[in-house]
This record gives sequence, structure tokens and C-alpha cells, in this order.
Amino acid sequence: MNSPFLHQVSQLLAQELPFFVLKKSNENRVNLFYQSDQEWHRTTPLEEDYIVFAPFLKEQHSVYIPVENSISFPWTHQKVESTLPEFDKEVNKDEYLMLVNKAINNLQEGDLRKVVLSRKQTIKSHLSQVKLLERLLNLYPTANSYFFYHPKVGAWMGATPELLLKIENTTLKTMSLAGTVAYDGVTDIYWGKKEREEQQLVTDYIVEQLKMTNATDIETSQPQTVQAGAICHLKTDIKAQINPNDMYKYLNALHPTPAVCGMPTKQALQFIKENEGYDRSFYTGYLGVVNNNNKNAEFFVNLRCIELNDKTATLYVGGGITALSHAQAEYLEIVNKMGTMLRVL
Ligand SMILES: C=C(O[C@@H]1C=C(C(=O)O)C=C[C@H]1O)C(=O)O
Repeated sequence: MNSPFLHQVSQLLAQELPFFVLKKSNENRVNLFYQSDQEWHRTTPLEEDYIVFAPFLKEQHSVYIPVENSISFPWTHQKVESTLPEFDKEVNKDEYLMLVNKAINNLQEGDLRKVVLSRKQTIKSHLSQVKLLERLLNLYPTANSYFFYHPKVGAWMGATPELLLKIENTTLKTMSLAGTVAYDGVTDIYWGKKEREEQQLVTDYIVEQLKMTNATDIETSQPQTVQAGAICHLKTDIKAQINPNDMYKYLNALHPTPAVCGMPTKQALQFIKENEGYDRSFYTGYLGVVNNNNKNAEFFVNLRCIELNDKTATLYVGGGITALSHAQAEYLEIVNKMGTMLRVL
């Protein structure tokens, strides 16, 4: 059963040692990586394998965990209560509507074509961190679920549908994920113009960025609907051939994609910094495992995530705004997205 894994996690938390848990989509194993001291590694470790937990802003520090110890445990999914708890939907609502309307004006007039705007909300949480992790893993078997802890940085967890970058020898895989509707039992969805254009913009950007890194044989799939918990997104798979020694070149070229920042990147970043009103920290950053001196690596975008503090959890959610957006609909979208992590709490 799952208790040896959960026991190990609670010991690491009690000892205040940095660790990272990853259960990839549809896998029946959960991987635990941990460090035996409390040092905050701010540069890439010399070890062959390491964890990266990176913030949204490139000027902020990532956290690296050299993989000195790693254990893979079997995970048996168990049914858990998953009703949406009561929560105050009005918190920050007016601020968000104002922010989105300001962005829409800007998008209709200036050079900005898309900007992703988010908000955060802090909620009381009575469950222990280990219990929350157990619920997360049981609730979202098809997501990429993670838990990150570092005594000098804090604890974060999430269930993300978005791959930022996967490198396997000379093959690179990524995806363009944007466009959101509530899932109501069917994935045969008619996507509107706003969503289709917004997602295509992300695909085009990724392909252009890959071309600039000299990746070759770039292939894109047809956009398709994917379900992520109670919502659906539009996704295009992208594949290319690369030189695995240049992993950081590709990572830098892709992050942050217009799926989490906007387009053009510089103007979108400026709009976010000047108007969002808080530091996103690790939300919309990325996380993952690097093996074998960068030859194999996999990074996910840090979405549908929470930051855990003593008895509170801070949820972060956002959505892409374009000139075709309606503020009220965008607000409903982020409320829906909040449901993913609220069901865990
Ligand atoms: C920014 C988030 O999600 C991103 C924005 C999306 C959208 O605007 O439709 C969809 C998927 C993600 O790329 C989030 O969930 O917080």
C-alpha cells in the first residue's frame, strides 16, 4: 500500500530536509528525491541527476536538489471524497475584473496580443501536508502531480496538465496548451474563435522559438481537446530534433511561453509586473527532473498549484486574455480552475 511512501515523506518534513515528489500522468509509481542537508543550491549541481524548481521570473533564483537519494514507490489509487468545498468566490473579484478590462483596452490598442493574468487566494487548511499530498495523488491520477519542500523556500504542490519540455537523447517534446472550458462529461467541444486564436498563437510562438535554437524536423499535431480534472483545454503536441547538450538553450527559449505569460513576451511581462499586484513566485514557473548530465530531462509548468503555509494554502490561478476576451467569462474560468486544488484541501 501507500504508507511506506507517506511515512518517508512525513519523516523528511519532520527533519526539514529538501525533497521533491513526482507522480507522472497515468503512472502507478511515485518518485521521491531528497537531499541530506538543508543547503539551497542556487546553481546547477555537479551531480548527474538533479531536480529543478524554477520561478516564473528568470531574474529570481531556482532551487536545485541534487539527487543524492531517490526512491520509487508503487502507488495504489484510492477513491477519495472530491466535492468542491464552499469558498468565497467574491474575494478579489472586482480587482480581477478591473485588471482584465484594463488588459482588454490595452490589447485592443497597443502591440500586446495576449497577456495571462492571474490572482491568488489564501484559504484555511486543516489537513496535514502529508494528508494533502495523499489526497492530491488519489484525486488526479491523470495529472502530473508534484510536491516540493525546501526548509528555506517553503512547500508547494500541484497537479499540472502542461509539459514545458521533455528531452530524450536527441528528441525534444513540448506542447501548446491554451483555451479553457468547463468539462461537462463530453470532450467533443466546439472551440470558439478566441480560444482557437489564443492557442494557435502559443503554437506559432513555440515553433518560432524552436527554429531560432536551430532545432530541426519540427512537427506539430492537430489541436485536440484534453481533459484536466473538471476543465478541458486545447492542446497541440510539438516535437523536434535537437542536441541534448544544449538543454538550457531550449529551456530558456521556451520559458515563459505565451500560455502563461503572453505575447510579445516582453510587453506581456511588463504588463504583468506593473498590474498583477503580487509576485507570482513559483506559480507559472516550472519543475522537473534532469538525468544523466542533461541528456534526459522533463519539465512541467507549475499550474493548478498551491503554496502551503501553517494552516493556510494559497491558490494561484490565471487565464489568457486577448482582445476578444470578456472579463466576466475570464473570471468564471479562473474560478473553475481554482476547483482543481480546492478539491484537495
Ligand atoms: C495560467 C493557467 O493556465 C494556462 C492558461 C490557459 C488558458 O488561458 O486557457 C490554459 C492552460 C494553461 O496554459 C492556470 O491554470 O493558472
